[in-house]
Amino acid sequence: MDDARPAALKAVKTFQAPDPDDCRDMTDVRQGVDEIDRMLVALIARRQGYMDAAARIKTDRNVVRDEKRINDVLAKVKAECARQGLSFEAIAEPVWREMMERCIAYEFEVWDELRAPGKASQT
Ligand SMILES: O=C(O)C(=O)C[C@]1(C(=O)O)C=C[C@@H](O)C=C1
Repeated sequence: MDDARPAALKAVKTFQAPDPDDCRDMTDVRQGVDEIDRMLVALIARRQGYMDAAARIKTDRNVVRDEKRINDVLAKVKAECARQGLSFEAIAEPVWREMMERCIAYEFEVWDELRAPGKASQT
């Protein structure tokens, strides 16, 4: 059957590995961790796609880094952590801060590449 869903959605749809509470040995644990990592790669690849879109859409290089939006993202992640039982301070905040820094660096690279001299369509 043709499955037209985006890779990220397909990746997170079903868990094959045992639930954490049902793990009996490290093989079970690592099966679960490897599965989660594949899902995270699919999700972060999709997030990266939005950085490509942002680099295309933002006409002013000075707004690639947006401190107000960074704080907004962190506040929303903090609220989601409370709902889903993930530690914001110990795990999510440092991970998201680093991810956003990497995303910003990536967005700058794409922004510059899109507008490099000799590129066909300038915005
Ligand atoms: O929301 C934006 O403006 C983005 O480009 C995305 C993003 C992010 O990684 O979430 C990246 C750069 C900005 O500084 C803020 C947020």
